[in-house]
Amino acid sequence: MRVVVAADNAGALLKNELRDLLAGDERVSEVIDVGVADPSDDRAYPVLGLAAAEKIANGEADRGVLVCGTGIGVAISANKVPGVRAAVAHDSYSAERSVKSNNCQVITFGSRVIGPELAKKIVTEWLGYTFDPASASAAKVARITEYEQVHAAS
Ligand SMILES: O=C(CO)[C@H](O)COP(=O)(O)O
Repeated sequence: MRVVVAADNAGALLKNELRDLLAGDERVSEVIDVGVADPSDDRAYPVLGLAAAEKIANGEADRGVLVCGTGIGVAISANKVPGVRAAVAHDSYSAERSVKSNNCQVITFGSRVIGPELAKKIVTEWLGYTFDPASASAAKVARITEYEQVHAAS
């Protein structure tokens, strides 16, 4: 599994911790860090959230872990990229359902909301979840994709 990570300055330190965790996980074949490297880089969260989501949309990455102050800004940004589904998940159940119900490729965290140890536990669990395309959830997700395709900018 190839995982892209990104954060704004508020999330950079947590993102770096999660990047290092992912790099040491045998289920992860590659970690792509699109920045920011540290809190001195003040590029805004949409720049990073969109850049990471585009890596998924163009097939360079399978999953994404994004961080900002709340997790909300990077989630909104990533969800603007066609084909990408992102969710803020600060608890285990939401993280699990974001994959199993919603086929989200992206999980986001707020560094001002969650501590690093809980975020690392959730990411470790999240790597193990997969979406079942034969599940009852599949048609619901397909409805979102259909809307996206019908309304795609030409
Ligand atoms: O949390 C953020 C966006 O959701 C970001 O880290 C801070 O954004 P701001 O409150 O607009 O500065």
